[in-house]
Amino acid sequence: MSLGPDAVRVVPAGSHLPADVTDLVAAWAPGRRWFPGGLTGRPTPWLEVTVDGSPDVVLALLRMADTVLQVPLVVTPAGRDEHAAPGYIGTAAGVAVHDGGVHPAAWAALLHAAGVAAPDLTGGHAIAGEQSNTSVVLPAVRPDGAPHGAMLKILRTVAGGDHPDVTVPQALTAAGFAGTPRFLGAVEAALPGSAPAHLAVLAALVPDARDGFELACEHARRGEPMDALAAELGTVVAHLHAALRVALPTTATLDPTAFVAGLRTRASAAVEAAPAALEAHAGAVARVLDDLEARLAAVPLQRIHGDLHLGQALYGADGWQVLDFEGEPQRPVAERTAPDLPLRDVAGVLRSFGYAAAVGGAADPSWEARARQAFLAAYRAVDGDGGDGGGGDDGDGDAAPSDAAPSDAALSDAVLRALVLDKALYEVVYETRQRPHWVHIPLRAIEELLTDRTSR
Ligand SMILES: Nc1ncnc2c1ncn2[C@@H]1O[C@H](COP(=O)(O)OP(=O)(O)O)[C@@H](O)[C@H]1O
Ligand SMILES: O=P(O)(O)O[C@H]1O[C@H](CO)[C@@H](O[C@H]2O[C@H](CO)[C@@H](O)[C@H](O)[C@H]2O)[C@H](O)[C@H]1O
Repeated sequence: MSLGPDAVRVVPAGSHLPADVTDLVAAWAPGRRWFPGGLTGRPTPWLEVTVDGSPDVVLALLRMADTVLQVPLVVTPAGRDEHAAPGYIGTAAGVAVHDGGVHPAAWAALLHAAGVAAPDLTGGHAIAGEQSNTSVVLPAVRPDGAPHGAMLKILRTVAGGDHPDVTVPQALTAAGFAGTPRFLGAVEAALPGSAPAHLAVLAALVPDARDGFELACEHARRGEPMDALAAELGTVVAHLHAALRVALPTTATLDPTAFVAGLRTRASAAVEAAPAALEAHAGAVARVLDDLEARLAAVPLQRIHGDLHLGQALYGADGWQVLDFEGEPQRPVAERTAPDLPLRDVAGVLRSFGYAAAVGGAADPSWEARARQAFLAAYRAVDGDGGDGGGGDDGDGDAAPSDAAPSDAALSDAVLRALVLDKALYEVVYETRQRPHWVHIPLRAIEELLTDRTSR
């Protein structure tokens, strides 16, 4: 559905934006929520993307180390009440510069490039909050298959080649999977020296949906069990994994040595990135991984979500919908899209119940374990062993129902425990960079997991 290269034009930095404007933007960008954690300093201008028919809009591509950031801008002559327009960044070189993420002119340009001509932007608004990208709710944009409106996601980190947040929903929609918002289109730009890059993706809006993490926190706060909803989510995640096996088939098989080596590399990188929090645990983490390597067998791999947690699931009138197939934003794209163990997604959701218990302040210490068990039991009920040795415990040491043979269950316990640990290590780094006041949440999980492990 994306328009051809005729509509989207890519030119070198400086072609449209004077240096004073890019300086202004480069100084402003690092303070934004979507600015990748761990990057310091100012980005440098690289390319400018324009869309035919939208002369005021420039999608600036800025470089920072190996990362390319997309910053949509709306640029108009200064002195026309610029403060009244949304997202005013500042004035330089005689032009007023606005943040295109919150500006209808930039939305219209991206929609046009995604194949939606003359969109009705009534009620459009960007979602505020903890997002890595910028998502815009467009209730009056209703292409076929989107009876309640559309969601435009402006991808902030851009790279040549397929973006999983485009290709995965596109393949799932084509395969008829109903557990993710319907894919409607995408925006692509030809970058020099690489394959075309995706800049934005358009999907059907899920109406009146609750964010899964908020819903879980609310349950935890009120002391209401999350078990039934957790079980429904377990079923949807199992169906998602089944749909991914069909929509994006792969013949890849797990190489135990390489897999554990990958976990070791990630663990070392995490310790290096957050030494104050993690150095004390490095030895125990290494022992968990040694133990895993000794037991791991070659099993089939498949495409997975890659960064699944409760905030990636919406609960609406039609039940759970899974979103955001970008993978962990801090991993290279090639790694994020590589076939993997579906238990990695399971581990992500299990960790998320821990976050919800902590953030919601669950008074009942069993709230989290019950939700985890309900999720896992429902997942297994659909998926059997999910191609990864299935049953066993829920990754925190307390037993959960198993439908696998004992040897498979023991292997699955070890895999799930290692993946929960891997996720929690990632989270410590993520929180250290983005939300230091929450670093205690994954850290506590690591401590519990390692204590449980070493006390056996
Ligand atoms: N199709 C959709 N319908 C309704 N809300 C959505 C839809 N897609 C995303 N959202 C909302 O936008 C938020 C951010 O979307 P997400 O894809 O997770 O972006 P990010 O990668 O920036 O975290 C989600 O948590 C959800 O609340
Ligand atoms: O949603 P994103 O793709 O931006 O994912 C990143 O941010 C998430 C936070 O918004 C982060 O998730 C962590 O915090 C959640 C609560 O806010 C919790 O439910 C998750 O379990 C926890 O991992 C995610 O790790 C990060 O990649």
